[in-house]
Amino acid sequence: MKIPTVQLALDCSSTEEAIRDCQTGVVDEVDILECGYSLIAAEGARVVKIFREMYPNKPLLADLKIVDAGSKIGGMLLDGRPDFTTILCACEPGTITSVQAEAKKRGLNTKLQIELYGHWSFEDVKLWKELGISQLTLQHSGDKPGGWDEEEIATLKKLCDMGIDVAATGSIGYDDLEKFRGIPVSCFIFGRAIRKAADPAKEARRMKEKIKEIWS
Ligand SMILES: O=C(CO)[C@H](O)[C@H](O)COP(=O)(O)O
Repeated sequence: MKIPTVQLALDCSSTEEAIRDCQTGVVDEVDILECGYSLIAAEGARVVKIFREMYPNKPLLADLKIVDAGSKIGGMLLDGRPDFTTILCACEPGTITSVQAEAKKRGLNTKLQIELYGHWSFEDVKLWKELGISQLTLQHSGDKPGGWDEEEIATLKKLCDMGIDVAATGSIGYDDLEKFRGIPVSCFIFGRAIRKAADPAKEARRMKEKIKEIWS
């Protein structure tokens, strides 16, 4: 089984806070750096450009969960040249194709990932695959109390069986990783568990070691 990658979500309220979080040495310890939803909401799409300039060689994701106005919103995010950007499962197929067209216009290979929240169906996954989506992200919303339950774990397994990469995120910490054993998750996205640790770089290394141990 492939070893899942580790993404760090900068769910910060300001650029300054996100920069401080990155100055702990944690960026070198993770595979993908994410400009989080709250960070982009607070600072606008320009924050993606700032992090691209700070980390030109780090895989970068812009997590605005685009739901409409694919050309306009997608275009603004893509001006920051992220490697990945997210789009909400509730969007029209036309929103997906509009963002893809904006990436093509800029000569970018930015990949779109669908974020699964609320209502969607396994039938939708087939359509998304046809539209060239290669990764889904299954979220345990921060607004939902508790951690991942058995139903969410079963959904994750079923999605992975559909032959598409699936990332898992939301309220996942070091001690939760065992719950995912045996599931070919493509990526774990951590926010608070790494950012709020006393030593974020050390915690990211500990997560990676545990993931390697479980998925090797
Ligand atoms: O996408 C997100 C919120 O929209 C978060 O980045 C993601 O859920 C991780 O959060 P945490 O690990 O802090 O629960």
